[in-house]
Amino acid sequence: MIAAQGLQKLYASGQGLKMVSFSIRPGEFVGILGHSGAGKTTLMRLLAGSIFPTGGRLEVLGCNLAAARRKDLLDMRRRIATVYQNFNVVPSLDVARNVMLGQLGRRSLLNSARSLFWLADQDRRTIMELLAELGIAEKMYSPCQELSGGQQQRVAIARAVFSDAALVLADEPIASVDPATATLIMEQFRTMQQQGKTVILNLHQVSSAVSYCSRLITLQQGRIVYDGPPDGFEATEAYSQLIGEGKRIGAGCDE
Ligand SMILES: Nc1ncnc2c1ncn2[C@@H]1O[C@H](COP(=O)(O)OP(=O)(O)OP(=O)(O)O)[C@@H](O)[C@H]1O
Repeated sequence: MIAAQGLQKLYASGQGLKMVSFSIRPGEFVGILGHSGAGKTTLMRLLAGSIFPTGGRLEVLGCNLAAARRKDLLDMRRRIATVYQNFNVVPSLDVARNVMLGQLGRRSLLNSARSLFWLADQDRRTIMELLAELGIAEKMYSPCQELSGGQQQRVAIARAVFSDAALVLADEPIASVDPATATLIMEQFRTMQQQGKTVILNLHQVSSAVSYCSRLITLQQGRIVYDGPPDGFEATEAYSQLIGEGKRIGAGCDE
């Protein structure tokens, strides 16, 4: 599913991601942890194919990013659902249509265009159920611009669930929501994993990562300092450093 070998993404500042190697199998639920500036977003953007390595090798869904043709990249991106901190919803479209966008590019062009105007009964039912699970069913036909940040984040999650993507990437998906909403969202990621999707989240909330993820990768100054199961993570040096630094700089750890 994903293989990184000596993967490097260095910015002009010399910061970024430095020689990381790992592989991720289909169906894993991975939490990427690390202090602010550790390289988490850089790694997520590399995995999404929105930036390219400056060294090493990265293969995502069978696509070698260093040598990919445009068509291969587009195919790869079509199989990935992304959830970003800024929600990436279309403000003027209603919630149902924003969720439908998750299927854009996965259906024929005609079908995609038609479904943005007219929701088929099956799609309508599925979207309604999803929104109900996320506690925003009553917003189904409201334009996204009328939703709060937390509600927009739930729309972005619903779109990822609805997308049928093989790989789900989320950059701090629970950074700006209340604890109850965070639980709803993390439960949805768990459901996605149970459906066979590979889920990779960049998180500041260490306890959520430990509770939900099947594997944790911790970055420090662009390098991996822990890669393993959540069991036992709290006894490691990587954990102590994460929590200690989190408290000192208030980086949003929830411990
Ligand atoms: N476009 C860029 N140009 C130059 N340096 C960058 C760029 N993007 C990130 N960096 C630097 O690379 C390092 C890693 O940044 P990155 O955004 O990946 O960290 P992060 O772990 O996601 O941080 P945060 O938790 O604060 O979002 C940081 O030192 C950052 O300043």
